[in-house]
Amino acid sequence: MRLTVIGTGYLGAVHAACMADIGHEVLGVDVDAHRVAMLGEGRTPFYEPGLQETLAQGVGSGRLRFTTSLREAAEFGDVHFICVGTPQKEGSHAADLRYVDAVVDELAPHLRRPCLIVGKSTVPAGTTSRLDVRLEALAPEGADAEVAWNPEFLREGHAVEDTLRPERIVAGVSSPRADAVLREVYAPMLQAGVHYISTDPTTAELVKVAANSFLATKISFINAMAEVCDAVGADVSTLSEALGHDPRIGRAFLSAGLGFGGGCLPKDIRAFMARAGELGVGDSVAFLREVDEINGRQRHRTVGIARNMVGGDFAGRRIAVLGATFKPDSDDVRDSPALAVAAAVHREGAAVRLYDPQGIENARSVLPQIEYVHDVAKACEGAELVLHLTEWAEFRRIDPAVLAAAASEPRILDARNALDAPLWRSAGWTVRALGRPAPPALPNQQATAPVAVAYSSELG
Ligand SMILES: NC(=O)c1ccc[n+]([C@@H]2O[C@H](COP(=O)([O-])OP(=O)(O)OC[C@H]3O[C@@H](n4cnc5c(N)ncnc54)[C@H](O)[C@@H]3O)[C@@H](O)[C@H]2O)c1
Ligand SMILES: O=c1ccn([C@@H]2O[C@H](COP(=O)(O)OP(=O)(O)O[C@H]3O[C@H](CO)[C@@H](O)[C@H](O)[C@H]3O)[C@@H](O)[C@H]2O)c(=O)[nH]1
Repeated sequence: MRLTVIGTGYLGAVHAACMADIGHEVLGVDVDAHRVAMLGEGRTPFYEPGLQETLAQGVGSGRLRFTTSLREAAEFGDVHFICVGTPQKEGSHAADLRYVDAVVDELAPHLRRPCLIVGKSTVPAGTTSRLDVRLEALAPEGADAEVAWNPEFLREGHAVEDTLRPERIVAGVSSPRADAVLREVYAPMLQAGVHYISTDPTTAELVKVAANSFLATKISFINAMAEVCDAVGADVSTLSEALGHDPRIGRAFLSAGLGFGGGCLPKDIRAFMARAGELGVGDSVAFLREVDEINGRQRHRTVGIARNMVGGDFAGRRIAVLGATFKPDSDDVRDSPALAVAAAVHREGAAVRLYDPQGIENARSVLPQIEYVHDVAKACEGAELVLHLTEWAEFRRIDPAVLAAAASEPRILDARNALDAPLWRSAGWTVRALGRPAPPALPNQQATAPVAVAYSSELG
């Protein structure tokens, strides 16, 4: 089939490359000419494991091309996937749909033959119906176009695998024809036994925001438990493990720590609250406000514990930060909890040196005030405290004995509960984590008491 993928960011570039991989002819479209040029040469504009190979293969095969022209896209495609951003509106929590609307407005007048426009971006419930009206008004007669919604569930860092082998495909369609087209697009996945759920577009839109709301809720639940663990001296990691063995609960998304960030969960739960408010059911999802607040509080708790570890004041302290991205295996720093903490520590007067395996370039563009270095040892040289803020595998492989020699004080706060604390302690490190009791202080050591920190949106 001839597909276009409009918007070639973290979602669209992967979707385009994977659709070519399963045999479709694909035209990727973006307003960013630099990005289009890079992709056209088979080079990825961001870090995503496996994407480089898949993209290069697609481009090399001739099945995958890129353009900036929506007119060319309209002439080429049987199916047009919308993958543009739906960020949080400035000054409000609602989703900003201007990019989605612009795609329909620009594409529609050029449509000359039957086609299906399929939204993949995350949008508020009701968007498809609204776009259908827009399309009807703008498309020339004979275009015979309609809109469907097919939300995407890929995770950054696993995006290629998630796209090629999804757990489910949700097709929000208004006609048997649209359903047949989507079944044809995803035929290889359906043959492999992937669940295909065909429903109306509004339900499909809602599945996506409900899924992200549930995931965010799980994370904030376990982080709330971590706060309780800190207060009572219990261990949240053991708690997660024990809860997770109950199949009704499950272990996934119960890793306590610095909380969720990125270009999806934070904005999606806020947009959902805003949309529910418009629909008159704001109270039904009011719990998401608490989910958001618990999440923001973990950034403050981390800063508070870190401050406590250096004696109550960051001024003039040398702090090493490991991790800038919102999660490992991605270079994405959108709403990154790690960067929010690094920025706060710097604001309080510390000299911050940060290392991240893939995120330095993006981090520097949003937080140029701190120092960036290209390896762990350099970041920790002379540090009085190390903050482990993103759980890259590389950090788990660190030899704490070697690093102890570089640091001026072997003290580490593992805000992702991902390091082997006994190993680090045996190498002479003082280790703190969120929701895990510190071992009893030796007579000459100052204990790091749990800190109560008021929530404000400053770190959000
Ligand atoms: N990032 C993810 O892992 C992921 C997963 C599932 C769903 N989503 C959803 O997918 C959507 C896109 O997210 P993203 O992370 O890829 O965003 P992104 O910012 O990385 O990419 C958006 C791209 O769209 C392009 N664009 C904007 N207006 C355009 C237009 N009129 N025509 C063509 N291109 C245009 C931008 O230049 C950019 O390259 C969002 O709704 C997001 O919530 C993202
Ligand atoms: O137990 C956990 C799991 C995750 N996180 C954090 O949660 C955030 C989001 O992680 P993840 O969901 O893995 O990353 P995303 O790539 O943002 O993926 C989410 O958002 C996408 C965009 O909507 C969806 O497609 C995915 O299904 C959904 O998982 C990150 O900051 C993680 O560090 C935790 O703190 N604890």
